[in-house]
Amino acid sequence: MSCQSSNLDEQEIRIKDNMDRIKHKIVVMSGKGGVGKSTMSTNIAYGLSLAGNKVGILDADLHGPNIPLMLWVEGTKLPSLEKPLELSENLKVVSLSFYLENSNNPIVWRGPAKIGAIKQLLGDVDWGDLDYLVVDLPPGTGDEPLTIAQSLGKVDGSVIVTTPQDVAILDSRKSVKFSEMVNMPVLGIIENMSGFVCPHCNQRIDIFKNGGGEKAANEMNVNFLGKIPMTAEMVEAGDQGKPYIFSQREGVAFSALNSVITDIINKTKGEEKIMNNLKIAFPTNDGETVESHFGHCKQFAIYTVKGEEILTKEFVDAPPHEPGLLPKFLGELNINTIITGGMGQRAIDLFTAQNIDVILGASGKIDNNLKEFTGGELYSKGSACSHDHDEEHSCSH
Ligand SMILES: Nc1ncnc2c1ncn2[C@@H]1O[C@H](COP(=O)(O)OP(=O)(O)OP(=O)(O)O)[C@@H](O)[C@H]1O
Repeated sequence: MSCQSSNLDEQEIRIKDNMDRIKHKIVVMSGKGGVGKSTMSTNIAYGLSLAGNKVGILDADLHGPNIPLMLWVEGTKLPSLEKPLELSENLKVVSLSFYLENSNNPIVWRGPAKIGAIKQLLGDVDWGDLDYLVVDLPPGTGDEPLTIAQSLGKVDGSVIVTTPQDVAILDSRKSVKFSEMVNMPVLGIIENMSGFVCPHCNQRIDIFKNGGGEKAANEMNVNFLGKIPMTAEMVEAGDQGKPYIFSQREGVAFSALNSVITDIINKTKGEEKIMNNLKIAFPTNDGETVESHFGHCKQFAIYTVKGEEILTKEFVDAPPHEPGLLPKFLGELNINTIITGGMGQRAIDLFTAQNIDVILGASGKIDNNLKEFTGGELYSKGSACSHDHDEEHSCSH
């Protein structure tokens, strides 16, 4: 398989044509390796296919393509890129390992070659019409997963797999930011390896602590898909190439996985619109009106909204004025949008670097601006101020 396409434009067109035949695309990602991302990918894909959907699973984890092992097709070699491997009437799989001479050898390609190979898979493999494509991304939030996610076109959403330790919050935050960067809604966070129930004494042991993934979901204002406990059967199922969801019929992990799959179906098929919570900040001095000089405002009124519903409202004191500090300060509070009068281009750039949208031209009562915003009627009316002033000066002219 050649890793370079002779004609990139043609390849982009082929990728688009292939991707257009797939109704829903889901990427499964994790901030770091070994948390059960591939296990979740195979179980989600299997579960979706058992629910009657036509499903493809793309193993894009170039560092350790282990989906074939988990589906009992390790060692399979495909002669050409055209067709995926059919596991059942409803489930097809493609892994880079199908095209490697020896999949036991670690892949030592450099980044661009690996990405070239994945693009070639996306452009050349004919999946046919699918209800779902589940993509197992490489771990992390670096260039490789980013380029792959961007090559997929419109993705329905990401499923972020993490473990229960506190450090999961940091990893999940990166994964949520990653999703925002590629304009992908977050379908939710799965807390995997969440406790172990001893089969002999029924005592629950929280080997990796408990609740980190759920806490992360709450902090990031994204959906929590559920906790999947550690089970010996999950390891066994993975090693035997029979996904857990296929080989088990009961148990806490089985119910939790089923609930994850139902949630994904509801969110992607539109029964439940994916509406992530949004955190919106208004600079204010009196608590009621939008302050146009946000760099020197006393407070920020911060609202968490879901659609048009206001979930929380709080006031946070602004930190002492220091150039460049406010975008970072609001970034750490996970603000999605700042609504204000006006601001300089440098400040806009600093907010954008924090993944915070800037809406300019607002004035008057905060409540009215918020209503307009959640009703989809508030757009940036201003542009960056071009005259000289400090970067966090804000004005409404
Ligand atoms: N809930 C669970 N209970 C028990 N074992 C699990 C569970 N989830 C995953 N495992 C096991 O953990 C190991 C790592 O899982 P997996 O390969 O899915 O992780 P990964 O995040 O995809 O790793 P990598 O980054 O290396 O691709 C596997 O042996 C798998 O069977």
